Amino acid sequence: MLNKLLTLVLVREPSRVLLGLKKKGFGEGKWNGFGGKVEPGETILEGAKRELLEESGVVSNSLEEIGLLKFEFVGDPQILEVHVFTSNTFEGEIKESDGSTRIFLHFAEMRPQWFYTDKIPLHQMWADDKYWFPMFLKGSKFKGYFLFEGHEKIVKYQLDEVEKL
Ligand SMILES: CSc1nc2ncnc(N)c2[nH]1
Repeated sequence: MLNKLLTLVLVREPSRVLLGLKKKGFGEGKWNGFGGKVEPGETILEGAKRELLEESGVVSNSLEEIGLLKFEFVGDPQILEVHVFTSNTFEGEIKESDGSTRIFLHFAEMRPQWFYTDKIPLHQMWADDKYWFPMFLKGSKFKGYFLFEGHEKIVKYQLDEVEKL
């Protein structure tokens, strides 16, 4: 089954992580990293960088891939293949994206906010994040598969820390 390629960027400093509150669409009301679909003709890395800029206003030239997550939803044959990146440097000013980002034809609508690593709002994030976020925070690489039923229930999952992706 052709997987749908998506990106997820977690910008972090030693004690805090930049997350965005999705104001519309898929994952609305959840805090999340920045990301979205990989467009035809761009690499996954280029897609990650573009989405970060569109959704948060910042540019990172040092994105490192640290995770690979595959999501399946009961009743939906499409598998979401999410490439997770982190960066500890960025340039530019963090800004809220709103309808004006529509010029990129992406309805980003994200409200960025820093969270201290001991105060990550896991209860207001996707249900899978509670499993792999601790691996991210301690600098591990990880590979996972999650089968969702609806948007909140995880039917089964597999998650492993890996040396390399
Ligand atoms: C569809 S399930 C899902 N979990 C997620 N966690 C973090 N960021 C996402 N975009 C996620 N999607």
